[in-house]
Amino acid sequence: MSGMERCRVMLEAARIIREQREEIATMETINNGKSIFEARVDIDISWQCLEYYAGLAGSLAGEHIQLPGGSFGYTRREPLGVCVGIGAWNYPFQIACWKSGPALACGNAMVYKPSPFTPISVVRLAEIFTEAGVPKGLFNVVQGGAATGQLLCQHPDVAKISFTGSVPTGMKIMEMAAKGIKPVTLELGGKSPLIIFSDADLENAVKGALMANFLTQGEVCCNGTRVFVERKILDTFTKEVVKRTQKIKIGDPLLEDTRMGALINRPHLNRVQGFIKQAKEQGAEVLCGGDLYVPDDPKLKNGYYMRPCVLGNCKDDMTCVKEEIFGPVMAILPFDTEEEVLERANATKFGLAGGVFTRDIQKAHRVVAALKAGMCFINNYNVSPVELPFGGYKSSGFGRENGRAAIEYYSQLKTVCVEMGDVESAF
Ligand SMILES: NC(=O)C1=CN([C@@H]2O[C@H](COP(=O)(O)OP(=O)(O)OC[C@H]3O[C@@H](n4cnc5c(N)ncnc54)[C@H](O)[C@@H]3O)[C@@H](O)[C@H]2O)C=CC1
Ligand SMILES: C[N+](C)(C)CCCC(=O)O
Repeated sequence: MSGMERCRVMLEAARIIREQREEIATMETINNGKSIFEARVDIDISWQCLEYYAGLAGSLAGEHIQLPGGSFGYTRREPLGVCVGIGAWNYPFQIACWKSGPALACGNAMVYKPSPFTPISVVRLAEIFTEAGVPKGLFNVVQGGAATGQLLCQHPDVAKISFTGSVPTGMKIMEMAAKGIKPVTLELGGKSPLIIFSDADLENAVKGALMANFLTQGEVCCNGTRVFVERKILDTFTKEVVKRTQKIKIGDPLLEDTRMGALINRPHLNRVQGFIKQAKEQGAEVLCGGDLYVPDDPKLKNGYYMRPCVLGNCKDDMTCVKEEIFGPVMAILPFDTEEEVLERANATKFGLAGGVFTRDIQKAHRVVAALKAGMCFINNYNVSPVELPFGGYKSSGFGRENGRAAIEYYSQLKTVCVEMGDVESAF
């Protein structure tokens, strides 16, 4: 198909998703356990992503380069072929759209493997693509776990792999891709810093810290889980954060007023709680939450709920400050100077995201320029406009999703050199 034809089909898919927003959001809530309130936002970001790449599909082009003597060259932006998408369980529908949007816009086919913990909603996405006019076999869903993922990565007909998941799996994917000289996009974990200066608007900074930590039960790769607070406002800020955290409504994710649902599964819940136990042993103070939450509704009593947790008295070398917990656990760390906080913020193997709250615009830009992270926020956190590229530095991966940048990762350039004169042979 031409770019314009692909654009039309993708716009139709985006329209269907918009039309079925409520049904898909409900499915996603059942799939993942996040609140319906949040699932609706995920679905909105998903159709916006398809709409955005539909727009780009029609305008993909190469360039024309004039050479001496009337000769010239041009470039063609061509698809890679069959791309494999492997997703995590925290944003099942959205991750599938972030990968299939640019993949299909560039003219590729995609075989997508969701996490076995959240197999459902991406099947709906495949049905919607078909209904919208995506040719049969162009977007495919394969269910399975690690073994299935490996087979997909090793398949000789696969041209590219885009992976969202943990760092250890990311390493394995890169090794497999290396054997086949396949390009990879890796969206891996993080332990991102959020820096709150004393001149920040306190109300916004508190809201920002909650947004940075408690969406999707804290199971978000770009979460700002190391909250550095300028010592002057440490007490006021901490008190307010704890007060608001305690008010978060936990429970049945399908209820309108729920703001935190259930974690993905029992082993993960145990793991998150293990981090909290260890944090206490290492000297951190649990300022609120961290314990299991048992809803009143008897049918939910075995659910994987926990109260969101704020940890005080944290030190940079504690496990809860160094390792990704992937649960609703915020660590608060005081700081005194800009120089000091930047050094501490960057002292991590990860580099996915970072944020700063301040009213001083020069300081804000200076700080984000010094942060070694792919996605930085000034005076907000965890918003995701699809127009902006998203991806990591360091062990958080490479390649970008969203924005124009993703086109680079789902296409290849062919250069054509055209001779307009005679061949000047060396022989
Ligand atoms: N940077 C980002 O955009 C995001 C990163 N993540 C990261 O993902 C992790 C949580 O997600 P999980 O699903 O537990 O990660 P995971 O790495 O265990 O699994 C991710 C996906 O890879 C598949 N997989 C597992 N082993 C494989 C192998 N050897 N070969 C091929 N595929 C394999 C899984 O079935 C799943 O579909 C966290 O560390 C989090 O930070 C999660 C969401 C977004
Ligand atoms: C949508 N947002 C920014 C909250 C998270 C997106 C990254 C992820 O898949 O974890």
